[in-house]
Amino acid sequence: MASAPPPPQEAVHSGRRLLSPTLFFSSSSPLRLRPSPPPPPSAHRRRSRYSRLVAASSSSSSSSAPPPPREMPWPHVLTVAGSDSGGGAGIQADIKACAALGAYCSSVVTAVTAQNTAGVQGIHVVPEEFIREQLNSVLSDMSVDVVKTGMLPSIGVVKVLCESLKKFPVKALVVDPVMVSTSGDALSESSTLSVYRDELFAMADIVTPNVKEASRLLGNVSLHTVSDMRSAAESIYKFGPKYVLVKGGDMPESSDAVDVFFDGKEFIELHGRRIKTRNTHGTGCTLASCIASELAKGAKMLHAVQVAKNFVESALHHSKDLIIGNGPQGPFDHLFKLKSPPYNVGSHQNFKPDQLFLYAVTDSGMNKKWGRSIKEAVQAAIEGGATIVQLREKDSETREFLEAAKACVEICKSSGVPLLINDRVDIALACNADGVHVGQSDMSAREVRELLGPGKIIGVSCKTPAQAQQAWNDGADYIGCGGVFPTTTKANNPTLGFEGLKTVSLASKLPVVAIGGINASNAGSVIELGLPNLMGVAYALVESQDERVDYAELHVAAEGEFAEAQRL
Ligand SMILES: Cc1ncc(COP(=O)(O)OP(=O)(O)O)c(N)n1
Ligand SMILES: Cc1ncsc1CCOP(=O)(O)O
Ligand SMILES: [Mg+2]
Repeated sequence: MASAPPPPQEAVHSGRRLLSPTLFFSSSSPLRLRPSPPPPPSAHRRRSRYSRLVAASSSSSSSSAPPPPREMPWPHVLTVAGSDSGGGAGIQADIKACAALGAYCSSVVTAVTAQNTAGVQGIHVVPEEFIREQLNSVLSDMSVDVVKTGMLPSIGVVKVLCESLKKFPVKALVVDPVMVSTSGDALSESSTLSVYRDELFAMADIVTPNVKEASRLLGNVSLHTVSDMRSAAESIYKFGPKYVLVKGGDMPESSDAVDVFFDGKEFIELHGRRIKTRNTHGTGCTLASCIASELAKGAKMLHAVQVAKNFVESALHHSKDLIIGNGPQGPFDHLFKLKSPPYNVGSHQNFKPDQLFLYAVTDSGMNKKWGRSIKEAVQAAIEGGATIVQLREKDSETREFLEAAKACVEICKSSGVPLLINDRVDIALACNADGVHVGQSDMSAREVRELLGPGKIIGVSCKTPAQAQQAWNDGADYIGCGGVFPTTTKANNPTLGFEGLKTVSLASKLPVVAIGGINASNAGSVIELGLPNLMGVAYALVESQDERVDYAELHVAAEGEFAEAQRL
């Protein structure tokens, strides 16, 4: 007997229908999985989205029921382009560019290319009907602000796109007429030229050809000078877009990168730095996606173009020495900003609780008294054995404080000692310090984390178990607890004593450093308490002129007791 046919390839998971992945791929005839939902007209979609917002706010004022969650509109770009397996151009570049500029990016894939830094090895065009299906799926459901086009491989694909755009109008259309890759490989049939010119350009807000593409669009005219670029922009404008940007990045004669922007009346030359790098693969896609992102955010066209140009220039600059692939044209890093403070996750040493062991806190009063600079005080503390430093400068002017902080960052970095800034998140950001220490009347650790990012150290002063719990909830790395003894360095600071320190340390989920009136003669007694989570002592009151001696003495006292406490 023949075995029963296999069940349909569907799975049910959490109440949602999951389609077997095998159903998704078909090289020639895409399966229609289910009919697309009838698309509501775009204007209606937009009205309903905003009317819900209005309804939400008016209902909240007239009833005592909690208001429904408010929608947060996100600038949305849909890219209609080809996939680049090498990740430098096409859809992949578009998504990264939009993300870098803060726009959401959905994608309709027109072709899958086998591509790397040497060139394009193969192209697999997605069937037109399936491109239509993707367009329907996105445009019928999501409020797309701007459509950006890249590789449109055939007349049929351009026509499908034009039909979809008529059915689902969007705020703006950015057309990057990608025809030939920089490696010289054709990405679009030459027959598409006419439909680009006659249909798509008329719907476009901006068309962004490079010099080679402009030449092709105009019947292979030769373009060598900026004046030729102006003429080309004027001719392309006649096909119907509202603006034209002819990009001169690949003009051999120009020493700087000049682009010509034309709005139908005026030519504007946009000059940029030409960055010497092999990593220029995907600059065209990126520029167009950045323009689209800015338009989606509501920018005017010239401003959007300027922002896009600046972004590409910065990205090329930051990526000029990257090595990805062995071919002549490499990709660049769209997300280079993630490597700068405050997002440089992992580029600094990660916080280790035992770094709290001997915690030096600067005191401007003391520095003035002994006629030394903050930098000298920090240097001396490190030489005396300090394992972490906090700049606590309550009466410095901002500029003066920042200069001192920058100098201290260098000293601390070369000694492998983390440098924290007391209270001033702005100073910490500006000097790229390792973190910040805040108190109960300062910005909360949660807010500081938002500003500094995940890679920085955040400490919070806590006098109660509830505050210690809150610091943990807020994502702090350690707590400071005190004053353990009476202090002269901080006015109106209640003394907690050993009992208070013990209560907080026992309750804390974070490592603790004790502070307040600690010196070489009493540090041992604090460590001796052997409290769980107590990792060290903080010390600012410098009675002698030489912090090296002070810290060294403290170090010996604390270390001896620490070893003793651990032994017990
Ligand atoms: C390690 C450490 N613990 C506590 C404090 C005190 O911080 P805060 O309560 O914000 O008071 P000020 O230092 O800002 O006067 C600290 N600085 N360091
Ligand atoms: C910031 C801070 N919080 C409690 S005491 C203090 C200052 C440092 O204390 P001391 O000078 O007593 O070591
Ligand atoms: Mg403070």
